[in-house]
Amino acid sequence: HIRGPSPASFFLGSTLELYQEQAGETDFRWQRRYGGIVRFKSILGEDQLLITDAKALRHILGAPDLYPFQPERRVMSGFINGKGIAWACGDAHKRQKRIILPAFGAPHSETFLKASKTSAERLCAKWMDVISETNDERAVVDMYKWLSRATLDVLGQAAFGVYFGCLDDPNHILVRSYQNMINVEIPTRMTERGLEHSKDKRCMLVKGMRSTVVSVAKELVRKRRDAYAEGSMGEHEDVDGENKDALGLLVKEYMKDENEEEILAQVRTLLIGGHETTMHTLEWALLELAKKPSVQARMRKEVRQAGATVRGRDGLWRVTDLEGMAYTVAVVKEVLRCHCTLPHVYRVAVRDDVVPLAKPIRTGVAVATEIRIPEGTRIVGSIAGYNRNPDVWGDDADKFKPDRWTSMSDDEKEAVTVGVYANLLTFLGGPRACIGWRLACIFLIEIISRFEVSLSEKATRIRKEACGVVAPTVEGEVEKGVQLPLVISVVQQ
Ligand code: HEM
Repeated sequence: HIRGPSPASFFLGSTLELYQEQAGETDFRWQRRYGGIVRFKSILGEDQLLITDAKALRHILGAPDLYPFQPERRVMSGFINGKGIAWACGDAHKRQKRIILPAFGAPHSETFLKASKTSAERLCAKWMDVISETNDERAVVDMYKWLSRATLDVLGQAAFGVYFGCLDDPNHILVRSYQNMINVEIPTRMTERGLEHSKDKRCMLVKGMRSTVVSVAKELVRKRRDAYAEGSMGEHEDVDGENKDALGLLVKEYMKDENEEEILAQVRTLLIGGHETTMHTLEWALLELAKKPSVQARMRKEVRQAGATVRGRDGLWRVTDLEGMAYTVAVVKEVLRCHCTLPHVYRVAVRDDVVPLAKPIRTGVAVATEIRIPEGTRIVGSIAGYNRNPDVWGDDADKFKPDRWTSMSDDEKEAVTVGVYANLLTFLGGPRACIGWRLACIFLIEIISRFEVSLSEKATRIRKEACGVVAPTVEGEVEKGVQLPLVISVVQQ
């Protein structure tokens, strides 16, 4: 008796409404109308649930063995990223995560900061060049093209200890192979064999990108393995003399078990997973700021004050300096809340279960405080919907309002924690939560605090395109793919 929309078609149910509107729009509408659990028809009349209720999501995401990936989504993930951590399930997933997680923990934050600063400074220099070529103090740049390259460079340094140099070289093989991958919606519900043998244009594109990333991954592994075997770790050694970046941890493991397929899949997952998500989050952050000059001004004032303190000390920025910029951190959290680049996660119940609810729902004439989920039920966990759930964030949940974070009471801060960061679901929660959130947050602060941005004419027509991740396109120019032209001027720090 769970309520939900009437299907628009028997064959496709409500799937067009859910997946073809701009990202999140349907989720917000259904949530407002039906509550935290919505039943909708999928293909050929199959019942699925869209969930935005905090307690239900915590229950489901906390039990990945009971609610694993939907099989066809897992096939697709293996096709794109290989059989690495984002594909593995059960004990294999736990083992892979144990290997790699230490490289993304708090002790690595200073490394992430160094990598983020290097990339942000180079980006700044490049944009100064672009500005100096105009007769103005500003220029219109396509954020997508630049942020994609800056993000690849950060990932290279933070996870693999190498400088890719994508910002210096627009024709770098990684840059070329990633270009507009986002427009590739692979046909779902295909088998592994089907995808591998398919001549479909989109599958061919993914295979092209894959072979480039595999060749880059092989080279990274080979070089680090040689350095490790020769005992010449050089700059890759950390203070304990142990090499602990992600590549180092993976190579050490690989030297024990020689599982080439797995190590290449891990490297690919970090490159592809970390790149798309971080780059598009940066784009949404800058677009939001371009619309809100007063937020930018307040943030800049705080950054300048922090900069003065740092200069008066020893001139070296530390992560604690970033964390001390309360308003800037609040802006980052608000961006992550309002603009999650992965709006959904897809799971399936492998056994009958009873799921508790934070807020009771109406089921026909009754009210339910928990729901029974039969074995085989497919679930769409709505990250976008949870992040704007008024029961969690209040009646102004739809508003971009950084001050909600600075005015939060201690009780509110400690309330139900669903997500791994700031009670947001953007990086998910539970055993399958994102490992790269610290790196992403540090890079976000570095980029958004450096540039003054404003809207270009096209930026007033941006669409939130739902295509695997949420990417910006321009209304009327969707066929041109991802783009975000904004006006920039560089802020003197
Ligand atoms: C703003 C940026 C990012 C966002 C929004 C994001 C979001 C997510 C989400 C929602 C998941 C769960 C997906 C699922 O289970 O279906 C995930 C998993 C993952 N993310 Fe991120 N991510 C970001 C940045 C990064 C970075 C920078 C890295 C690494 C360099 C990374 C590595 C991973 C990995 C390895 C997983 C798989 C974890 C597991 O299955 O246990 N992510 N991410």
